[in-house]
Amino acid sequence: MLSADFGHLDRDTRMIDESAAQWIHIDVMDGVFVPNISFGFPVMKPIRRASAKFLDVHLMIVEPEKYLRRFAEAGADLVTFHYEATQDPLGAIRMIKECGVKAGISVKPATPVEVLGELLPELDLVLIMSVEPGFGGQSFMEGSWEKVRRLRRMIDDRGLPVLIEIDGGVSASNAGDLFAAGCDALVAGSAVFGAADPKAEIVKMLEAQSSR
Ligand SMILES: O=C(CO)[C@H](O)[C@H](O)COP(=O)(O)O
Ligand SMILES: [Fe+2]
Repeated sequence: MLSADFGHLDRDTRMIDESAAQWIHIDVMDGVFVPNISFGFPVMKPIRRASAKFLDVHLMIVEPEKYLRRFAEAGADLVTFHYEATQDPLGAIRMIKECGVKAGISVKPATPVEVLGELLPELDLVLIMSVEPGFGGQSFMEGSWEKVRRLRRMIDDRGLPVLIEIDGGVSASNAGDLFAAGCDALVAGSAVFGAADPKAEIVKMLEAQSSR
């Protein structure tokens, strides 16, 4: 939703609600963890009202523990915080689960996926950032391919039910290869909202999944 028109948030949320997209991705930025500020709870509530879809909340904030519960109460189905933003990732994961929602952790481009080894059994999802977090519309970072493949191996070798999500610079042109590399969920902002026909763009990306 970072690429939506916030003056027409209800309209844009309904458009995604009617589309083939399964999740709605909500980027929360605090101006401290990342050099940009997006929105918080008051903006999440109308999105929750306008759609029954799975709300995937990506927190790019410091001290996520302070706010996890409020995002769950605002209607999140999955709350993802950044590994780099907390001293106690395991505590944050458990806090999210106590709220009755799914727990995800995200890693910035420079953070190796291997740091997540011991946390994997506790997680529902790992979000690999394929751009520096903070802004939509950036180019996909090529180093992300190897991270996805390594994480896929780590998860499959242990038979864990953890999903891999990728975020940043995703479009119909790389969707097929991302599914093939092991991604379960793709986040696309500018590729969808910048398309002449956003719903058709979403279908194009999902159809690429058959190549996995
Ligand atoms: O977390 C994000 C930025 O920090 C966004 O989810 C991401 O950048 C999606 O936007 P785009 O598809 O335009 O790259
Ligand atoms: Fe995001």
